[in-house]
Amino acid sequence: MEGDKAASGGGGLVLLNCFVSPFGNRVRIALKRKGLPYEEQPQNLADKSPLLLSSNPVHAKVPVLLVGGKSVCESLVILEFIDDAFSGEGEPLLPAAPCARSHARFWASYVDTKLPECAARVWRSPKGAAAVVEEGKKDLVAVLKTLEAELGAKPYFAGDALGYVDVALVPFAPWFLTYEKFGGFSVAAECPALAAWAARCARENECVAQSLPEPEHVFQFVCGMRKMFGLD
Ligand SMILES: N[C@@H](CCC(=O)N[C@@H](CS)C(=O)NCC(=O)O)C(=O)O
Repeated sequence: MEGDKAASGGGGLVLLNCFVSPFGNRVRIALKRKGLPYEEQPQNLADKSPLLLSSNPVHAKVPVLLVGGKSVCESLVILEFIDDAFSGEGEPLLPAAPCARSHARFWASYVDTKLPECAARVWRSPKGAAAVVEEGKKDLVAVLKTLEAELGAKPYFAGDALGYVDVALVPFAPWFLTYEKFGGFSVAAECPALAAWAARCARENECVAQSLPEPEHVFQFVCGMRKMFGLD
């Protein structure tokens, strides 16, 4: 890809993002962790910009990483791109061994296929759809417990330091408050080790602490979005 030249020079990186997007915030974490300079262009997803539509014409979603003007789309693809294009800068997110790489990709894919879908039933259901919310909460707690079991006694999914699965999952942590408020449960009570892991990620990694929104801001944003969609 032509963009690799610009990428390996470290210049010309532009992130199209929305501050609450767990997917976009994965990319923030990865860029900050590598110490790469980039410009962030916040996107209004209710009124998509021509730049977003032209740089991600298939999905029209954030995040998009523009690399010397070329676009890289899909957050997990972007994380791998950053690992590949900037392999000289710091530790990679994915481990080198093929089995360990596959294992990490499996769990990141588990997060993507399971978590957002259950969570959306909790926070995005119309007021009054109590049975849908309840079922979503049950499924969401089961997903979080599965992730907690995979974490086990390790400080990070990757072992002793932040890795690919940690970066894939931790941007959902600021959403926990929103899930709790709409679902009527407590993540810390259901999954204490996972809650402690999320706090550890932010406490021990500046790249995480600097990349994630305040949980209350996410909640306010979601309340505004629900109003806009006529869900309340
Ligand atoms: N699989 C995508 C998901 C990206 C995604 O769902 N982005 C949301 C924001 S959190 C979005 O742009 N939504 C706009 C829309 O659905 O129209 C990724 O990992 O990048």
